[in-house]
Amino acid sequence: MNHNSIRIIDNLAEITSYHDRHVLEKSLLKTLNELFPSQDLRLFRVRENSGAHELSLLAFCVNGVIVSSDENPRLMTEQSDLSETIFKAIKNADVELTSTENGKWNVVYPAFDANGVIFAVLLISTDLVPSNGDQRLIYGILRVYSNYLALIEKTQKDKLTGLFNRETLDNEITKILVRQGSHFSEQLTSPNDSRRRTFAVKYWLGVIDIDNFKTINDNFGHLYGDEVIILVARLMKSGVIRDDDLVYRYGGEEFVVVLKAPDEEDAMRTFERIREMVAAHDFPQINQVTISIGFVEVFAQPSPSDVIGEADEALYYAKGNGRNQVHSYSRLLREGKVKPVSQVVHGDIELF
Ligand SMILES: Nc1nc2c(ncn2[C@@H]2O[C@H](COP(=O)(O)OP(=O)(O)OP(=O)(O)O)[C@@H](O)[C@H]2O)c(=O)[nH]1
Repeated sequence: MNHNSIRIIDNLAEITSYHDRHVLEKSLLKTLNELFPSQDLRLFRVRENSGAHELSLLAFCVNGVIVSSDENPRLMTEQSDLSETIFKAIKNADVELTSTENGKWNVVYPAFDANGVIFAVLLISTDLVPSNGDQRLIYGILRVYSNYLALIEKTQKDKLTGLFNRETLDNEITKILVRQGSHFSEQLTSPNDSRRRTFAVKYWLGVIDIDNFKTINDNFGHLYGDEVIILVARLMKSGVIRDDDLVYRYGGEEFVVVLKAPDEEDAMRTFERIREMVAAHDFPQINQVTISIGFVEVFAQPSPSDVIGEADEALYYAKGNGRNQVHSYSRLLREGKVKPVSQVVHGDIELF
């Protein structure tokens, strides 16, 4: 076995040693950068939306420095000046090469999922046209990435709805708390640096519960209840939230949405949109199904369960005040309608 093969095996082992999608993507670019140094690499997610393909930048590697959308969510909204080449590769479902004015080459490799659908593309800017051997190697590495990603996703998804499951949610909240905590301390050490403040993205977590679901089950049967859960999940995923916002099935008829929004009003509008969309949907047989939502900013809470607890408090308020409504935990606190969660135990027993 030559030196290069050992390096490739080492790198493949490295790629498959992580169970986190973002780390996996960074590790993919690290591997490719080690095998093909001094090339710029960009990994895009490809989504089909009403027949059109949408691109979002997942990670890039320039001069050996790797940045992922996990650390810098703004990447996702960056437009690529190379869209035309990328769309050509998607259309032909094959590698696409274009030369640039400064004598470089842009090479686009599509990555396919188990159904043969292109879910990502890798763009390499290079001085030399890759040899057939290099192209096969890159394709092979992309296949390892695709297969492994599918495996990770399978363990992270709920079987009934295909949404992320509860176990995945805890990890996501922890990551956001750590990230937001470090932004916060940066702001404290440099309070006048307006660039930092505008850069900070705010995350909002909403707990969403189908109203009177027991009655739906009782009147129409459990199977039909499952159908309602699937339809509500589908509605939430169908364009009402942004591509990179996340939806989880948290419990039986309970969901969690984690979304980015600049402020409370904006988050409120998005959650209202979700509520309205479900209320306006014509469900077969029962016609109308409503949901109640409580939400909170994921920011400085001590743990994921504290975040959920606060959003749950706002949800509890919505349920007690007529259902089919959205409430912000912070707003309820400001208005004196709820007490801080750490002081409340439902059933009217107070800890403090
Ligand atoms: N069909 C189906 N039912 C479920 C599932 N998980 C939980 N349930 C049922 O969902 C119902 C939830 O009822 P409750 O928590 O009492 O609340 P609700 O009737 O929705 O009333 P409110 O939440 O107060 O509006 C229970 O009857 C559960 O058995 C599931 O996966 N499928």
